[in-house]
Amino acid sequence: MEFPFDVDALLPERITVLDQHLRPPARRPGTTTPARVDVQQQIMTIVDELGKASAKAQHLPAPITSASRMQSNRHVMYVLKDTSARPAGKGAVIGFLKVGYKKLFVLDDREAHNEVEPLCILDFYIHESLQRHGHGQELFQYMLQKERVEPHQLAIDRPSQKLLKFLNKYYNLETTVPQLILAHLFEVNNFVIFEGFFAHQHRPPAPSLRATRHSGAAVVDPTPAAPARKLPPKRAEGEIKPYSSSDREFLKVAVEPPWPLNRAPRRATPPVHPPPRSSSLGNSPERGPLRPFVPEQELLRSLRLCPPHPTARLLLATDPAGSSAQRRRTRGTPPGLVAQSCCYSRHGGLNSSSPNIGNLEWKLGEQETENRSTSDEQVLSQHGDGKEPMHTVPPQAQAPPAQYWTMAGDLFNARFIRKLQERRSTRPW
Ligand SMILES: CC(=O)SCCNC(=O)CCNC(=O)[C@H](O)C(C)(C)COP(=O)(O)OP(=O)(O)OC[C@H]1O[C@@H](n2cnc3c(N)ncnc32)[C@H](O)[C@@H]1OP(=O)(O)O
Repeated sequence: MEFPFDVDALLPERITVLDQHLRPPARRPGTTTPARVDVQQQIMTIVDELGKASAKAQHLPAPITSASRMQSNRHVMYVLKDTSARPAGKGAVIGFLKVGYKKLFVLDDREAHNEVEPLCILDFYIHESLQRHGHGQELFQYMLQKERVEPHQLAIDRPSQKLLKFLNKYYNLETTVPQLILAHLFEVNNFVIFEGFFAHQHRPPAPSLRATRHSGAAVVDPTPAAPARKLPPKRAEGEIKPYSSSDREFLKVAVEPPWPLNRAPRRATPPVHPPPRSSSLGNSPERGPLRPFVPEQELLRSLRLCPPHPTARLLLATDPAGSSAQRRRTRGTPPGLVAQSCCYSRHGGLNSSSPNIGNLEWKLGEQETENRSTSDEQVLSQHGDGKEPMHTVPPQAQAPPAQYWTMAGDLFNARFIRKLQERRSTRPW
């Protein structure tokens, strides 16, 4: 891959390590130094072009590697240049490997949930004309040494078939740890882990691993590698985020029905050669067109619009106090999943649906305070000019009429997911 500037001079070593600062590497003595701003720009150009080429090779709709994404994430990029003689040229780049630590929520072989933060293979690309020449392995091996990590300790973000073959060939990685479909609202990831991943989970963390990797400097750290570690205690509640989301999440566009309605049949035993799987959620890591998955906000929207589950109708019919009891329970609960009663009326009338089973606004990571005012219970009118969307409704409002089709599905999901949350020892963010 060639560039209009001198790659050979810009990247003095065969493999250059770039971090989020995209700093120009130290230059060889005697080389002319272009202005620093130019150098940075050139590095950004290389990163952008490599990202585009990788996306094209993987048939991704948009690059997952770019200078701006590098700058906004703590990822590390290993860039391999062509050192073969090019008397008239300006050097070339062969490919790159991007890695980074990610918090993941994965199942072990006993189906126990594990919060871990392994080093992940995020993007990997060797120029088409040079694939199967051993360059990928050279780059990968270099990264393993630099990061002091064993191949089986890595998590791989939606590996391609080529990469799976590569990992199998060089590192004997074949058997993935089966990750059952646990997908629900806020747990999505696309990472594949292999047998042996959990072998070192309980070793003490090696803090220097993170400290040294960003500089790209060859700092010797005597601590044995333990890249995948149990997470520290929960951090402060904050922004709502998909938990184990992959870098590729932003590529997903379409909406999938909410869990458990989207559940795939569970396999009793893993296949001998299991297909690439998602590590905790139902997203397949297979290549080709990315399987559409639902971003959080879109799912919330779809929940508001989905018809009620039949079971929910039954529940509501047989348990008239259920909805208010549910609301009381929700209000009295500790931080976690929070339902806000908001009724979305298709007919514009306040009585078109019960606020008690109203449109549930999920909030993860927020404490619901006891003193929340009843003005939380609101109706969004879709009728008329739509300019007075919010009305306060008393909590003891009417029983659900027949046309409450946007609501009961939510309640059902709310109860189901809430139960799930209660049983879990961890929270998905
Ligand atoms: C998390 C992710 O990044 S997933 C995306 C991975 N990237 C891609 O799929 C982009 C396109 N592919 C590539 O860029 C490269 O093929 C890479 C990065 C996967 C491997 O780099 P290479 O330089 O080709 O690897 P290297 O030459 O060291 O090893 C070759 C081995 O890789 C695997 N491999 C590479 N290309 C192919 C291919 N077209 N078909 C099947 N296996 C392949 C094989 O195991 C191959 O061994 P073999 O030739 O004996 O069958």
